[in-house]
Amino acid sequence: MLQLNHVAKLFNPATPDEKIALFDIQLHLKPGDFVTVIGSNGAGKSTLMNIISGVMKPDTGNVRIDNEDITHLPEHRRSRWIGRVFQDPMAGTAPYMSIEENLAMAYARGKNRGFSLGVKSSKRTLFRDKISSLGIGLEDRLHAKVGMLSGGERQALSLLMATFTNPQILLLDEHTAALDPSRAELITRLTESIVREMNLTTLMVTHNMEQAIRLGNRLIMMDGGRIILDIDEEKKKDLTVEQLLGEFEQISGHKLADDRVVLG
Ligand SMILES: Nc1ncnc2c1ncn2[C@@H]1O[C@H](COP(=O)(O)OP(=O)(O)OP(=O)(O)O)[C@@H](O)[C@H]1O
Repeated sequence: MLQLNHVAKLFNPATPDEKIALFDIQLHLKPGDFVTVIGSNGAGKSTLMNIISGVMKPDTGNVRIDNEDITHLPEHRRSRWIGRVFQDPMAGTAPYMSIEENLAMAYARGKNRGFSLGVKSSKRTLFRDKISSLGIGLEDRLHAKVGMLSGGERQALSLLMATFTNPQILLLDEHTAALDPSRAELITRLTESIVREMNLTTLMVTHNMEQAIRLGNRLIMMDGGRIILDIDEEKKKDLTVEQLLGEFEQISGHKLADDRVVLG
């Protein structure tokens, strides 16, 4: 479904600041795969997400969706297939616009028609239904400015907006990391139900080891621009955080150097 073939990315080539961000990455996801991604600082996780979403192009290799080569397709043209939620609750939404206007913007994304801030009543009903499905009462605040919402509410809205136009792929970039534990748990639950209901092929970067084991059907571990371990559902279900960190150390030859790591 999603394929990365021999993808490599080097920053600042042939300078003292040269950094290998990705080294010959081979990653194939089946439809409906939910893959958690862990790794050390600077392992290449964000670069991987940026290359899939089209924020940057690889130096070599290609990215394919359903066998179509999208390597050179700009980010905005991929948005009909790919939704993304970032760590920063401010990143996915427009703070000075209302919830309803933000939803109208997400609705227009991926469509060729222009976007209008005016919301017709048929759309309003659709938006209200969608936002009710989050179960956190935002449907009664459709005219509230998004900047007034809490971080958790904004992430819930970002999640809804990222999946509004039925993308096939969902990229989650540490999307619960900036939230307090109870809000993070709420967003995790919403994520699981949206991914399941929409059968989204999902890649989720996380620093929470327990979450990386518990969620999804596959776990990949990155270090120094490489995927050093790829764990399937069968193996993942009995894995402990200790074993996971042990595996990392054994393969990479060093401890997981992640300054934001949460064990569980
Ligand atoms: N725009 C850039 N210019 C130069 N170097 C970069 C750039 N983006 C990333 N890098 C370097 O590429 C490597 C991979 O970075 P990346 O941000 O993908 O890692 P990461 O796994 O997301 O790290 P972290 O968990 O610390 O956020 C790092 O060495 C980083 O310093």
